[in-house]
Amino acid sequence: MLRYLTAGESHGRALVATLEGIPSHVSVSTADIADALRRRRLGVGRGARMKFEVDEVTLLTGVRHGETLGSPLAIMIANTEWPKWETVMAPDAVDEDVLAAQARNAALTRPRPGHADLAGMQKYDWDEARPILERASARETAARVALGRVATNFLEQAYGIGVVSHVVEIGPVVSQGTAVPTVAYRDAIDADPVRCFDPASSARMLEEIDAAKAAGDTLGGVVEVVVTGMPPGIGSHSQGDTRLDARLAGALMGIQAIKGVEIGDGFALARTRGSAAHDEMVLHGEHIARVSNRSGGTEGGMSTGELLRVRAAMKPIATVPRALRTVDTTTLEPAAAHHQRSDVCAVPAAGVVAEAMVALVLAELMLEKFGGDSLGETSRNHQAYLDRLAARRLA
Ligand SMILES: Cc1cc2nc3c(=O)[nH]c(=O)nc-3n(C[C@H](O)[C@H](O)[C@H](O)COP(=O)(O)O)c2cc1C
Ligand SMILES: C=C(O[C@@H]1CC(C(=O)O)=C[C@@H](OP(=O)(O)O)[C@H]1O)C(=O)O
Repeated sequence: MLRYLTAGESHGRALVATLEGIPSHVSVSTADIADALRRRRLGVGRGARMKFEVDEVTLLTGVRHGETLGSPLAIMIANTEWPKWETVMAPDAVDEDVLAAQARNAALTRPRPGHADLAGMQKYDWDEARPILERASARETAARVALGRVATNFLEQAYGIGVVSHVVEIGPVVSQGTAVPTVAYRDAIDADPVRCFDPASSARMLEEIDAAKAAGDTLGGVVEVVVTGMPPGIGSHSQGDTRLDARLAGALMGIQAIKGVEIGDGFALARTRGSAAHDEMVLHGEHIARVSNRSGGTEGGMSTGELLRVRAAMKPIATVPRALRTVDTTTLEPAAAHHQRSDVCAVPAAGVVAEAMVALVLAELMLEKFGGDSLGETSRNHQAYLDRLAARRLA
């Protein structure tokens, strides 16, 4: 069983992530994790923090001489700004007069519409938003991306599965590109300023980000994750919570600010007739094949063996510089929502986070099907399954 957990506050000393259930002999290095975190910092539209944040990685446990041991991994990502926040975020009690002298510790009593501030203050009984926003912040996604890189290495090395994401919409700009990229284009996508696969659309997305920034506003968008090398039959039709599509949707909706998930042609399928919606099967040489992939690689809660395609829609950043109306929770007077530095658009980064979440779901489901405590064992089990399908001319 694969399980993981993250901990840490946005301006605390560090983020920590643990991951249990990854087999032994998977190659993973500190440089791999640092590379994944570098990718998450990419993209025009991020705020001041991404300019200096270095995401200093320490592989604390579970890896020896570049290989997983089969024991739990723990990864720490130090927050570059910790020295500035050491008092405000100190775990132990600090004298009131020392805290009062810290401008950073000013009570945040003007909750931002669209962020976790008010609901968190209500739920956890705080009279200001700091204790909530520190954990609600998408800084936490750095920890998930670190874990996602371990899962990605595992999927590639055990089964030849590749995961990549690209940006398909930013605000009202929809990519006009029709090509679906595979993992072979990962570096090319990362080299684009908004991680879009279509250069003409990318240029329009950049204009949109500039315009939103100039207007003191923020943007959301849509990312697509594409997976190559999936065998058929991953996930299950037998219970709702064992379905591949359900697991993917849950994991993607678990990313801060994601408000919609679409598998394959998703919502568009609802607007077509059945004859134009489903992927017909034909005999291709010796084997059964599909003439299209509108389903995005899942049927009946299981992978079909076709390219897996899943999209996630991100709402605009909640900290709007042209601050939105709110109510001061101390005075109950109308107020402008609090605003400090913030991203204008983080859709390119959300794509990298979405890749990580998809990789973690697939690692979990592949291990459910193929088991194995070492890379070799799970790999052999997978190959035996593929051989059986080929012998039956079913794949
Ligand atoms: C990569 C990434 C970066 C984000 N950066 C910011 C930010 O700078 N400012 C902000 O207000 N929200 C930012 N968000 C969104 C908030 O984390 C999100 O709006 C908040 O958690 C509330 O969203 P929810 O209602 O989906 O939980 C970011 C989200 C992601 C995925
Ligand atoms: C720190 C990250 O993203 C942060 C996500 C975030 C939010 O409210 O979600 C708010 C901002 O944090 P800060 O207030 O420190 O500038 C972003 O920079 C990160 O992605 O590493």
